[in-house]
Amino acid sequence: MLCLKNVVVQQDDFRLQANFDIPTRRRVAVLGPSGAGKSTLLSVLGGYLATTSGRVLWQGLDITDQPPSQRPIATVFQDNNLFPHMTAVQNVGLGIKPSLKLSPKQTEQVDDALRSVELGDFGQRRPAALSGGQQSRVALARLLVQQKPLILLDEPFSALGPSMRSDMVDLARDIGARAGATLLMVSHDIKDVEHFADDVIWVEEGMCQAPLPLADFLNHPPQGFKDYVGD
Ligand SMILES: Nc1ncnc2c1ncn2[C@@H]1O[C@H](COP(=O)(O)OP(=O)(O)OP(=O)(O)O)[C@@H](O)[C@H]1O
Repeated sequence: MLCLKNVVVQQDDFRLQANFDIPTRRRVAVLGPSGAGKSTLLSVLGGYLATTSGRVLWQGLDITDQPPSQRPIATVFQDNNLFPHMTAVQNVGLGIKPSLKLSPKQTEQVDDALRSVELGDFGQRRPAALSGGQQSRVALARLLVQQKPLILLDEPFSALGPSMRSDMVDLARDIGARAGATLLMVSHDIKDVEHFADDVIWVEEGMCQAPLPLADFLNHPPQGFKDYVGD
């Protein structure tokens, strides 16, 4: 269970508030208008942004003050956070060891992960020599080797076309399922959300609502969502 207990983040005149739990292994879409606070929420969970007050707990353990690398959390951002000067193999290997001094078993793990995202023959390429979809696959292969129980996806596929994006959302779902992970994904695309999510967290003007089952959310959407989708 991921618990946000009275979390407040103040950034200049923007204030984010969140107070809810997410059960283990759920797939949760984070939805809301531009500037609502979705990325801020994920940054706090990932440990990239400090809380002003409140606590974040994972499986009962208080992680509020843990740095990102010590959290049980892996994050993929919009730009896939790939290092341009490193090959696909190296970018994935970083998920195991930042020093890249991998044992033969760990090297095998990296190769397996690349093969499982259908990039077995692309390991020696740098990101610039990969398509947008292939770059996303490298980022997903890194998620696989990281083996973290909580995965944060902040619009990771927004640069891709609809069909490729849908494939990547499927792949992220598979990877999460294989790892038994809890997934949170920020998306602006309601089709992707319908495809992906068990639950929806609606964020508006810094207020994060507790997660609602997708069907409940769509049957009784908040007014802000109706305005957002132009209903
Ligand atoms: N470093 C910062 N200092 C002050 N305010 C910030 C900072 N970063 C973001 N904000 C403000 O916080 C608010 C929430 O931003 P955030 O990026 O979380 O929104 P979002 O819902 O992810 O938006 P989008 O869908 O456009 O990506 C915005 O009003 C933004 O201007």
